[in-house]
Amino acid sequence: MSTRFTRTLRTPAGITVMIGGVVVLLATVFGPVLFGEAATARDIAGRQQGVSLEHPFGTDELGRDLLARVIVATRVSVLLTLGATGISVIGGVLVGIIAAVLPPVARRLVNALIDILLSFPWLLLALFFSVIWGTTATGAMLAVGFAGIPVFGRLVSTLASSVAGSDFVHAARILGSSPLRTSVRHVVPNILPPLLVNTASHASVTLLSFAALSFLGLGVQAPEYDWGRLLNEGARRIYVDPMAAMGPGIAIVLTGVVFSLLGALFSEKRSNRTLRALPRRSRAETRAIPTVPEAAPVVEAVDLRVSFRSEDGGLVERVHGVTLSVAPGEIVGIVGESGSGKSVTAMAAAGLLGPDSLVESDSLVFRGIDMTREPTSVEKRRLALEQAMIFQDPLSSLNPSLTVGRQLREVSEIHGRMSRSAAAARAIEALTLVRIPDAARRLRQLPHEFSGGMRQRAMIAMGLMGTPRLIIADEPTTALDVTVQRQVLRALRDAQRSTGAAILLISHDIALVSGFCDRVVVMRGGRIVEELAADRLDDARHPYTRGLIACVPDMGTDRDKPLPVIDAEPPSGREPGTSASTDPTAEHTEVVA
Ligand SMILES: Nc1ncnc2c1ncn2[C@@H]1O[C@H](COP(=O)(O)OP(=O)(O)OP(=O)(O)O)[C@@H](O)[C@H]1O
Repeated sequence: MSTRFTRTLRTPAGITVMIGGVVVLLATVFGPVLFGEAATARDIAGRQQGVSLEHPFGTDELGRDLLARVIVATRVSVLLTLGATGISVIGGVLVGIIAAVLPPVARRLVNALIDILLSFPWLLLALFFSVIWGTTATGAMLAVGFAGIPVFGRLVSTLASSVAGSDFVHAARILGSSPLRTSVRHVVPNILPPLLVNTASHASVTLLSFAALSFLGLGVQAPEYDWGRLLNEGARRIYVDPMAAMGPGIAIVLTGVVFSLLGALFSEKRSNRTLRALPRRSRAETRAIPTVPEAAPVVEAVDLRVSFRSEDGGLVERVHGVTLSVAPGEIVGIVGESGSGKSVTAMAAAGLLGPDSLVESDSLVFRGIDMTREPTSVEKRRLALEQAMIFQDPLSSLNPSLTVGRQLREVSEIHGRMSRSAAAARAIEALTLVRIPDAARRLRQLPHEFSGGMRQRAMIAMGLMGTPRLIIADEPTTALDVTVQRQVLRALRDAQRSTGAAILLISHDIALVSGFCDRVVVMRGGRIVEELAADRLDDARHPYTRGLIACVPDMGTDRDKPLPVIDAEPPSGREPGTSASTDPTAEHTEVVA
């Protein structure tokens, strides 16, 4: 048990939950055994007695002890509550996850249906369902459970949509993870904390709903009884013997409070949660991965065009006919201002763009794999092992609910078909290579226990877990300070040297790119405006490239003068097949003082 969790248990809320939880549990398990007889023994002479030492809650109209009946009713009340809450949560998670992974139109339809159901008061829905399933205890459980599904459906769909946009989910997809696996392993663990908190609070509301249904005569029927029925019977004598109604009322309120406080404790416990790995595939399933001659380009795109669907349903072309080739082991930098198409070009070249994009080209090949068609399963596995991606934000690149070691091992275990221990040994090697000290201990930590630079180096290490031939680093140092930037770039270079992988480094910083890369590709408005060797930047001919270079201050820069400013970006979006209104390759770009 973690110290944080132990500390939480020592708070007033934790102590209340522990004591309350134990009392409710004991009453649920042993109540009917220990107090069953007292709860059913009739004493006509002692009927409707008030509070006394012998009967602390009094007796009912047949002389049965009310305290014993409240204790015995715990089992039915708690089991019905847990059953209905379970139905609401399981149903809601299924509906929410399905809604989150559906295509946009179907997703909107499911969300609209959830919204319509949510607009009905919850108890009204429960009453409606209880009419369908009948006025029995099981009917009430189904009614209350189904009425809660829209509540959890909306919660899960909203939470899942936000997690689904995270870099680590994109990374999982890049690694070839199926939608089901991505949901179970990456989405569900990250929506668990709010889900658990809401489950516990919802359990207390469910408890009250059962009390309400039974109170109205629509829930548990005689001879069975729960707290709601006891409340109903006691309410008739509330002015004479208040304890007859207050007894079951106290039980409902205290149990509800325990459920609510439990939610807060669950959220503390969340960071220790890990999921079971999916079964490893047998060795027999392993197929030889075809190799390609090392001299061939790692990736080669000819006349690459990328369009995205716009709001009005049309297509807008963002990358207009880029031709790019990266040789094995080569470090190529793509520079350009924001929105110039650097990331889209790199992602398209590696076949990593999502279904909202249309990628066209005369030819697009990654190490012999034709990326213009759907890759086969063997090719998908090769892509997962041979491509590595390092995103800009190191915090959102790693799954916050899984240890760093587990995330590193995943690549080798699932795609490399390695045993767990071999993958763990490799993970230690990879972390050591990117200069993270005490790697074995670090692998057991969660991403939030790493600094920003270490997280980025862990991402590089993750790329090393396969057999990377191309590492795409998209602004890997933008969110880091200068000293940490150096460490990350050094780790990237170490990774490149040890694996011989090519690197596509995307950046808006031409100084950083020229110092790190062999070749620099300058992009503007979705086109390549110039390509040159990194050590020959002085030979740049295009005014935009010269403008970018002029913007970088050096030791000789006159600090009294403002830095040069480049003209506003030319419009880069146009309908596919039409000509751009401004051609960024034309040499008309001015550098103004
Ligand atoms: N999924 C998408 N849907 C619609 N448009 C997109 C999508 N992804 C990128 N774009 C558009 O494509 C253009 C190029 O984007 P890209 O991310 O490649 O720019 P960038 O040069 O990498 O800029 P930055 O440095 O800001 O990331 C931008 O206008 C962007 O709005």
